[in-house]
Amino acid sequence: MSGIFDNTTEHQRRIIQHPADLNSILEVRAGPGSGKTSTLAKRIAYLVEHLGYKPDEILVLSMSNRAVKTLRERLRILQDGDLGEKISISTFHSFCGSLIDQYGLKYSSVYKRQMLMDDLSWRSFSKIFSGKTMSLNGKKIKGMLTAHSLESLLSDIRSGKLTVEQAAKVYKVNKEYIEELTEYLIQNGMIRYDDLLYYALNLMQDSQSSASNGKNPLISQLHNYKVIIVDEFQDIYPKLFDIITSIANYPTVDGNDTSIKHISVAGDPNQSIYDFLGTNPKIWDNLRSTFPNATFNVLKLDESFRNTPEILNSVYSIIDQSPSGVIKTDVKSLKQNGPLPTVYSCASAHKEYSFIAQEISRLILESGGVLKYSDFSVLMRTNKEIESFSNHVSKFHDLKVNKLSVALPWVTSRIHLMLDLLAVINGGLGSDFGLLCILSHVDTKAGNSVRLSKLFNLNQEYRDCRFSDKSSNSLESLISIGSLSRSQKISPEDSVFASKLESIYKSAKNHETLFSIYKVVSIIRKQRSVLLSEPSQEHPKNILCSLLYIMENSGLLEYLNYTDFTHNSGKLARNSSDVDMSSFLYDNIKSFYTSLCYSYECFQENKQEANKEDHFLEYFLRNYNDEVPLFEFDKVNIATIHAAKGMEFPVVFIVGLSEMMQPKSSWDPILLQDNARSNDFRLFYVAATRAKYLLYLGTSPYAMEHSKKLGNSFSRRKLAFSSLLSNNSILLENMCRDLKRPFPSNQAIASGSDVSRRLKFRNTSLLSQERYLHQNTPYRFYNLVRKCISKRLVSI
Ligand SMILES: Nc1ncnc2c1ncn2[C@@H]1O[C@H](COP(=O)(O)OP(=O)(O)OP(=O)(O)O)[C@@H](O)[C@H]1O
Repeated sequence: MSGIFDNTTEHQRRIIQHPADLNSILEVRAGPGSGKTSTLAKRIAYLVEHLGYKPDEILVLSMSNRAVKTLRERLRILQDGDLGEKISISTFHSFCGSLIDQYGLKYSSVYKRQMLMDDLSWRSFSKIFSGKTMSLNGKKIKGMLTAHSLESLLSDIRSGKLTVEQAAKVYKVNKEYIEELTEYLIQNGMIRYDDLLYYALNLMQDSQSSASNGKNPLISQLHNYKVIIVDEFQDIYPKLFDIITSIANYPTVDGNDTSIKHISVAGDPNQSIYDFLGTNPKIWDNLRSTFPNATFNVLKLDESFRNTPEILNSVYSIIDQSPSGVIKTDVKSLKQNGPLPTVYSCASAHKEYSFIAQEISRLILESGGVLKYSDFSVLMRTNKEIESFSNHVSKFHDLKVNKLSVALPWVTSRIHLMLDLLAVINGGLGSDFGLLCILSHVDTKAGNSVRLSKLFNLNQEYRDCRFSDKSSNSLESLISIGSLSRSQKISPEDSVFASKLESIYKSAKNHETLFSIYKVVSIIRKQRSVLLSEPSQEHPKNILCSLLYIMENSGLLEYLNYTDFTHNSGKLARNSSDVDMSSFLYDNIKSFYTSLCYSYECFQENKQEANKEDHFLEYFLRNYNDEVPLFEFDKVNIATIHAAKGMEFPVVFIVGLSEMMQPKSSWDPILLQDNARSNDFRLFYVAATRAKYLLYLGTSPYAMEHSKKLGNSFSRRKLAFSSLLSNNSILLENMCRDLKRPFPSNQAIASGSDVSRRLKFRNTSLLSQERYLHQNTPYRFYNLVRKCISKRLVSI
């Protein structure tokens, strides 16, 4: 346990000790790596230990799961207790979700339990429901909608920005279809992330009206809060700002009608990079206009513990003449000097990728093994570039990569199918839609979308006729009576539906498909009866075995054998030599399993605190997205700049070229001051300030030659070999001390450098034997899993 004031600076201490009275707002404007998050954690501990606040009087909100996790960990170290658990620390979305779950039904049935759809489910939803063949209660879509436009259409209607008629005109689809679609989503309790914010805002208002009418008390949790702490304030977009405002204005115990809760916000205005969500560095001004009667205090954190002076100089040399929207702050580095950042240029994106891969191997070898793969981070602007980098370096350089995405990689891969299967096994909200998605992968023959639409409509008819509750999951039951009708006598009403179902698949080849559909449902039912028979069965290993068993016996494995990579032609790559599919699949199954295990541990912990959800499957389906991606020591981290926010790495490469843009680089506009947008500067700022010791910036040959900004703050390098580390033992010493690793022996450095010199111009694979093993891993893993399955089968 460490004390609150251990290792703190004067600036940090002023923030930690600042009072948190009602009607006051503290703005912490922090530079990169200035210890903003650890200072906030210490401020929270100080409020409880020294200013007498109770844990349930403090609410901490942040944008990302990662920031939440970091804050909790920092509090745990500080407190050596459970303050991190007692204080409500969450992302905005999960805070809103739990508010609705806990209090919603007290105020209205509008707040009934709902199922959150992640991005991939939403894409499947829009693919199915924006198809020309789909009809909802006889209404067909007469237009085109993408997943994105469908989401903004529904959000515009819900927020009252557009009426249904206006939305129909703006988005060029028919009004009747929109009405049916909205109704369908409500009936099935399916919502998107921003719906949570919308419902939470309404709930806060409803509860206050209800309290003032004397019907219900205020929501005690909100009433108790006296302090709101917001991390990463620069990322707050308007809807999130409304949440802060609404909580701050919520009546407070001991407050009067006009009081607002204390708000502490901390952020770095230059790290505001979510323009597409509506973030803007001017968000700080909104605070003043929204709370004109509050007392404001601004404190700065302008000393960096992360970046060397050279890295900070190079960043400021580039953003110095930037357009408005980037604030020129003077952040001082508290670190020892290091080498100048390196700027390099390559003739093509692939050459740049190879250069980076070789440079990483070289630095590891030259450091005598001090640097590990996970110390490196390669940052790019788009997910497409990430895929292309990842394919290139794994194929030509045997480099393993760890994709640090905002969501876990398996969630956006075809392994997402596992979630659909789990939703169906769990049988609650969203399981009808989950089954619809699964069936769209079982029936892949020509005409499948028409059949899916007919099946969907038959199900609506069946549900209206046989179930009093319109939100029941009826698709599985419809399919089961079809299957039963083959071998048993069923009721006359059911047999009408069974024969309608058969008629959708009446041709000989589609009959086979219907048989596969029956089979999938029957296997799912069997596995459900095992998994849900008693809580101890809901164990990650059993769950994985069940899922693999279902997939292996239902033809769904075929679906997984496609990759989601697209070629430049836009077509899906299948069994392509460009893509090591087996390892891709293996990695995703493995990371899905890791998520299951991690979630299982959290579930067990929460259960002891009287968690309402007593089924692990339900818990997992609600929380899988809260997990934070992990580092793996043998893998190089690759990420979009957005996904790398809040992180730090000893060595950072900022990729310049992309296949789409070459020979220009992404950074040409800011280096040449040519049509650069302020967001480009901020992206560069975030990327470059992730580096602790070594920073590499890729650019085009033209910008490298003509940019006046690179001046003396970068060392320009051609693709020639030069010893950066082995000749710089002070840098190596600093790194070892900071990373808490032993200094390498002279022999390790000498032999590493020797191998590196010998490999210097070799372009191709170094480790053919490892490559062989690597390629075979999925099969070995799969065999293992098969063994588990057969064991389970015996016990069944
Ligand atoms: N007083 C201190 N003494 C030494 N190291 C510190 C101190 N405060 C913070 N640090 C270290 O500085 C680094 C940056 O801290 P942190 O990640 O909290 O910064 P940040 O301001 O949130 O960064 P950013 O906003 O750029 O992501 C961390 O490695 C942290 O441990």
